[in-house]
Amino acid sequence: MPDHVLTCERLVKRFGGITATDDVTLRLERGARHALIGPNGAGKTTLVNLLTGVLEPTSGRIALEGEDISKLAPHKRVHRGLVRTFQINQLFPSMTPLQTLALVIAQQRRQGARFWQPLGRDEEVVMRASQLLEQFRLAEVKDVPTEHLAYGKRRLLEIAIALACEPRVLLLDEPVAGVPAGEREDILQTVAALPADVSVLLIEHDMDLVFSFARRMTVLVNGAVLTEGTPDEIAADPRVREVYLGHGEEAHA
Ligand SMILES: Nc1ncnc2c1ncn2[C@@H]1O[C@H](COP(=O)(O)OP(=O)(O)OP(=O)(O)O)[C@@H](O)[C@H]1O
Repeated sequence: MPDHVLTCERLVKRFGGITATDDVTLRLERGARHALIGPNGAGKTTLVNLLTGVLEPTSGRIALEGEDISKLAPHKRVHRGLVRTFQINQLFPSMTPLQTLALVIAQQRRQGARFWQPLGRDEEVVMRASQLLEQFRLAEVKDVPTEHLAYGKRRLLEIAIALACEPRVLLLDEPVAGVPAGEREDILQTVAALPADVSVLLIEHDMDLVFSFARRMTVLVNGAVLTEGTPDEIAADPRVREVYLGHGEEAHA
């Protein structure tokens, strides 16, 4: 029996007459490298919003480590270890990567209330922040305000912040979207080197990243699961090719 860390069972989300999530069952194995793909409007964003608690499902159930989290507030899901990559525009633009990571780590370790202490005094916090800065190739820019970082570096910081929350499950939301070609390699390599004990669900349009990263894939179309399988199975599935070609997007050769 596979060991599932995150499951959603028969999830439905309706907006008036539109069924954005249509009876979706998805099971993420421990240590997963699982990609969620689908053409525009397939319902990927809605599904992520249901998993993170931003949206409430019309029906169905979400469980983390076997515990029902369907009714849990978003921040409580984060505390339980279900973390989505942070959106950079939610950051304080004048804060540096070091300050930002130190703040998140301190908060995570329940020291956030001691806001009057200079950031980074705590040695453990600084050590963890330094590790993350190295891991995400941000050491050189650790003291540069976020607003002055190259876009690729900001996207790396988003993932570093998510990891600073010590996730069991990481929802990696389009990490290379909008990143210029010259800055993509760093992201591909750091994503490939994410800790093995963190289970990852990657939501992505970039087929190169999806096929190099994922060991399992789920294809969403019109809110419903079209199919699930290994990358080879998905690449060989004529229904998947038709969906992508039919939408004018590039199918994986
Ligand atoms: N708040 C909302 N109210 C009404 N309809 C919505 C709402 N959110 C999403 N939808 C509809 O649900 C469907 C799925 O949308 P969703 O954004 O989840 O797709 P997606 O796969 O993330 O697309 P994209 O890749 O373009 O972001 C679409 O038909 C969309 O118009």
